[in-house]
Amino acid sequence: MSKHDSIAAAGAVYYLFGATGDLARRKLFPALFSLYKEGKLAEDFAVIGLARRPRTNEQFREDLYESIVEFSRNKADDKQLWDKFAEHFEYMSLDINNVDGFRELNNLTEKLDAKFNIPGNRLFYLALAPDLFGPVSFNLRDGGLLGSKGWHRLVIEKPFGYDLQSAQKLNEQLSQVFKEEEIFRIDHYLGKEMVQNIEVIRFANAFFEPLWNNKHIANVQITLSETVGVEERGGYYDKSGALRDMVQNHMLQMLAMIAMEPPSRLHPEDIRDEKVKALRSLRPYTTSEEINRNVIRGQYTEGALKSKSLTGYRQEESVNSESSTETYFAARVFVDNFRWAGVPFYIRTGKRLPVKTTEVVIEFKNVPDNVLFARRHDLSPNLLVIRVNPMEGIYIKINAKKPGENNVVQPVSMEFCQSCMIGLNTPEAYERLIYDAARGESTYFTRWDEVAQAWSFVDRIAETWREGSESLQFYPAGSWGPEKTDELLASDGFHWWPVNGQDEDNVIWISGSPK
Ligand SMILES: NC(=O)C1=CN([C@@H]2O[C@H](COP(=O)(O)OP(=O)(O)OC[C@H]3O[C@@H](n4cnc5c(N)ncnc54)[C@H](OP(=O)(O)O)[C@@H]3O)[C@@H](O)[C@H]2O)C=CC1
Ligand SMILES: O=C1O[C@H](COP(=O)(O)O)[C@@H](O)[C@H](O)[C@H]1O
Repeated sequence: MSKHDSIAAAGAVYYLFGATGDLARRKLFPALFSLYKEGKLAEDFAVIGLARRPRTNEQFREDLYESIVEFSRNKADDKQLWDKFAEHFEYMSLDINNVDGFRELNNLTEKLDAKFNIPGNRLFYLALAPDLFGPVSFNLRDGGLLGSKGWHRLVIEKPFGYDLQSAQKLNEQLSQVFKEEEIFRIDHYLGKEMVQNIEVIRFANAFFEPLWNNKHIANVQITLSETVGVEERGGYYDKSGALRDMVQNHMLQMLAMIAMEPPSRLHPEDIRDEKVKALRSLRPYTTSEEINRNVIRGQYTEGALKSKSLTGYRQEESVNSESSTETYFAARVFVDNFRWAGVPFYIRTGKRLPVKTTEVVIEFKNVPDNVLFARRHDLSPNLLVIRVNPMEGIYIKINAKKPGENNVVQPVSMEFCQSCMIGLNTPEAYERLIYDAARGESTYFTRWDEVAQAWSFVDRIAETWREGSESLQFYPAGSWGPEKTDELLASDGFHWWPVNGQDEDNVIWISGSPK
């Protein structure tokens, strides 16, 4: 058996709806190319790009090439390989609302099945606005595209609805055509290497597994910070805001992976069962008083980052000049179950913050204070930091004796910097997720009950905001968000740990520092 035979996904036709869009260009084309170059797509596949605007196959392949030159981690420097790859791509102009176009698409499919010896499998990737998900599904069915002898799967992008009600409606539409196990809801954070690593760090280490509870963990901090503003996405973002754009999906998914119970088997359904149980245990905030005490919403005003001046959110193009949409969200949330009772999870996300980073900090409780060292020294708590993005790795802070001094304790740290490893060109999230969908591996896709549970948590907050009893806090672009966010932790005796190892000056490194 060749290397290709052992790792390649089953042959299929990939229908890329939204093929002229931003996501296809920046993420999906490069992902398909890397999968091909690394042998994860064999020769029995075809990609049909679909959108309304006219394109010839040649123009489409040029777009493909440009996208790979600009965005791919793998270079298209082997002409022979490139030509072979590009040959699998065809373009068809199609309006989603026109069912006749889908019949024509069926004819093209049959032609490609025969050309590339494809066994009838179909993967429909909807890189489209969510209001088109229902119409596409119905027209796929009515146009005869689901009657083939192989499997068919639907991959859909976020946002999955605007609130629980719209998500339910969307789900009802999809489920008239596809079974739940055929629907792959993308949350691209679940495709990130270090998010997938959370399970391994938790369940494969005798160091951590016994300590992973309220007896030993003081608090958990999750930061998803971005330096970018809303850019040209104002039309979408101004209706969505940070709560719907980042918290309902990425943030709560990461929280669920940190908080969930160990699954009995490493089977997708068992893992997703545990995640949904964790989401169900989130303490619902039901009164505006609870929300105001535990939740902060902010919006950036003009400011500066690295000496570059930045406009405020309300001055961004395609944003309402009186918008009260939040570009920042922070909260103290509780997972009300036996494992986590009393442990605050502090979560924050925002645009126009000082650094781009995704990090999870687990702060452990100190040793009992009747122990000699805890009494005599101001001990720094032990930390486990899972660095997701852009640095990938694990950082651990512990206490040790200061060399040459008696009874003096010094924090020391150990770092595993995965992204510093030379030659390690790890797959991007979209590569993993497309590959998984093509193999029918659904662990890192969100199941309907998880999505619904996350919406019901988020909806309560959004409803209170709508009633207007909260105050929107403003923060200058380039700062760490509204000042009140620090008070959230200070009132519990904690503080945010600096991200990206920025507090490391007072720490002795046991192994290589990232600096
Ligand atoms: N861009 C990103 O980084 C991310 C995007 N997403 C999600 O992915 C989806 C796509 O986003 P993005 O690529 O940015 O959006 P774009 O607006 O860039 O692209 C939309 C695509 O849909 C096509 N389209 C629109 N209407 C129709 C129609 N009636 N019939 C056929 N095709 C149509 C457009 O082509 P044409 O005009 O030629 O018809 C275009 O190819 C959205 O749900 C978004 O929220 C999620 C995460 C990140
Ligand atoms: O889904 C989204 O994610 C991006 C951030 O993704 P990352 O992989 O770069 O961390 C965010 O900018 C965007 O607003 C949101 O829709």
